[in-house]
Amino acid sequence: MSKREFNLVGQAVKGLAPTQLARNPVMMVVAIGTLVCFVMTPIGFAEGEGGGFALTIALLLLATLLFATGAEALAESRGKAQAGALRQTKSALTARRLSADGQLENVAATELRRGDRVQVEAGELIPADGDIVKGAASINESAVTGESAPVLREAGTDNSGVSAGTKVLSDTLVIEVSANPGESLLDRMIALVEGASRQKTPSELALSVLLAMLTLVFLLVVVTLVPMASFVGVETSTVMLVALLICLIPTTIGGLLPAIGIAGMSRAMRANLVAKSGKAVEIAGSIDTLLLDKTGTITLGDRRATDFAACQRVRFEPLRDVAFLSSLDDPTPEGRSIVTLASAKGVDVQLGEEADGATFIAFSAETRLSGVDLTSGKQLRKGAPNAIAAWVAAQGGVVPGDFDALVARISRDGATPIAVAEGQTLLGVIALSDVIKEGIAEKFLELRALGIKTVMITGDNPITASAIAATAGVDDYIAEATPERKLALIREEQASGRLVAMVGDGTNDAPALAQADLGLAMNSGTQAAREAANMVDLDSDPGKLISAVEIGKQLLVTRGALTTFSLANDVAKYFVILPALFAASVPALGMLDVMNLHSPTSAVLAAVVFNALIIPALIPFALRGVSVKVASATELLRRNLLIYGVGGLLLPFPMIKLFDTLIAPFV
Ligand SMILES: Nc1ncnc2c1ncn2[C@@H]1O[C@H](COP(=O)(O)OP(=O)(O)OP(=O)(O)O)[C@@H](O)[C@H]1O
Ligand SMILES: [K+]
Ligand SMILES: [Mg+2]
Repeated sequence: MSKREFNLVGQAVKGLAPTQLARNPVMMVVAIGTLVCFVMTPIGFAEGEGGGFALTIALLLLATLLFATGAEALAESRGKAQAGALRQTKSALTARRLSADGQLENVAATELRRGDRVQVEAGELIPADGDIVKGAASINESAVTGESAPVLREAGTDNSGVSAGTKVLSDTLVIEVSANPGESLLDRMIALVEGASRQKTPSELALSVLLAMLTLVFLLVVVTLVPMASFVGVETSTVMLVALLICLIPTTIGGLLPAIGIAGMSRAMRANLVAKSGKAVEIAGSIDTLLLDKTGTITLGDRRATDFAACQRVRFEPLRDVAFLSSLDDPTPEGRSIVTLASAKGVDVQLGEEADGATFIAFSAETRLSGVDLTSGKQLRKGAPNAIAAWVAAQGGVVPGDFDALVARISRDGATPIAVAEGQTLLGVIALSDVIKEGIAEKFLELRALGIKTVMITGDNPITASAIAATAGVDDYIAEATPERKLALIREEQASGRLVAMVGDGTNDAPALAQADLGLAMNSGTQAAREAANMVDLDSDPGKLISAVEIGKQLLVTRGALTTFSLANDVAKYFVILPALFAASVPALGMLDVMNLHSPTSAVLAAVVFNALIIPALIPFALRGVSVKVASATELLRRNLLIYGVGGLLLPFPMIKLFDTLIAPFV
């Protein structure tokens, strides 16, 4: 036996502890049945009858228990191996921590606490998960994602998130640590697959209750069988009744249930999806509506100023200069690209001095504008066209007649228009161009095939939104949405009974990510987004939602299929064993005894053997999962009911006949 196999057996035996079994009522009943049979063994030998039978049943039931706990142990060990591979690099990391007075001290990464700031330079490994608070750098994330193409991460943007173990390729960064040791996303994910801290998901709980109730029903069935049997003159032994009970209760699904859940979690991990709960993985399988923001999710998110379009009767230069001045202190990529374009278009660098001592008005998703108030009293603003039009009107100005046409012209190509104003005067519009991600349209097609409606919500104007929506192929879009509007939309969808997924990366996405049933944050996103979400994609690929949906569906369908199979099996066993027990004394029942089994003893033994062996036989299936090709959930359900329901009903007959034939010579 290899060390790993030895550990597995150890884990399986540990699973027999009463505290562990108490989590699983079906297996608890099997354990009690096993004890009863062991107790009956010496009694049987003393009485000279049934001792060997009691011992055989006891051992078979013990095997049943070990197969069930073994399935869970196997799933756990695979999950841990998966998570461990992701976490490996972290242990030996060191860090340079910034103290309050700006000094740097060398510490082990394990000493870092949430809120600590560390400095990392080109060539070094990032010591902890966190958010870049200063600087921008290209980073190699292959330790986490397996993908070695460098990615850009930057303070103050929706791409400020960094992970422990990834390598800084250029520049110097200051990073704020986001988790205490042992509390990182991966640590939490590992805890989720480990027995001690694993919580049942709501639907696992519901299924467990159902299985417990079925167990109770069958207990009553078996107990009432005693007087009925004695009435027709059939002798029932305790061991026989225990064996019958165990065959009837849903041991197969009861034994495989935890393994199915854990396998779902490790499949998510294999896809570089870190779930914060088992529930998140499950919910992903039932999503009805997916909300996505536009910039950075559907588009590459690299919005760059490409054009200044002045209103009639406004010259080009004042538009360029105001755009420049209002963006000098704007740290957003949009703001900086406006400064770059203005410089390329010949802005006088001396002009910057006008902004000395100015008050900067930062962009917010709420106001959708930004700007500066100069010491000269001039107020310069830029922002979403309707926000700027409203601002100009509030200053007592008039919106020029050709403004709307100008905005529409820029928007039709899918560019984002940013209007520019100085006090009462609306000067013109800046075009911010962005590129739709390659292959995103196919992803939306796939989602539609899975029965999921996609809705793009953007802060951008309706024309730009519709242009992008049409090209990307989303089902619906909502433009000029504030964070509140996003939240309200999620609540509306939820109120009408739909399960909503939200993909996002920005701090302004955080409330929506928290409200959604499935909030999928990009690992590159801000800490606020990663914290609010219940799933994080290490690859920072919004299209990953499709994988999440598939993994979730696979989990639900696998569980459904094995439940159907298990219950159908139990029903079949009932019709195999009962006639065998009664056929001799009640000739009318003989007709039902189509199986013509050797003897009641061999019939019950054959059923118990089948009942035990079906668990390991189904372990690979439970761990790998049912394949879910693109199909709606109802379609999948129908197909599975047919295969696993009918299959589950039929299989026990030939198998029990086979075991009966093999056992017959020995009883
Ligand atoms: N730095 C900025 N200064 C002024 N206005 C801006 C700035 N950045 C964006 N805007 C304007 O505010 C609008 C909303 O921007 P925001 O990034 O919040 O959109 P969003 O809701 O995140 O949607 P999406 O990311 O899908 O475009 C933009 O469409 C643009 O008109
Ligand atoms: K059973
Ligand atoms: Mg955004």
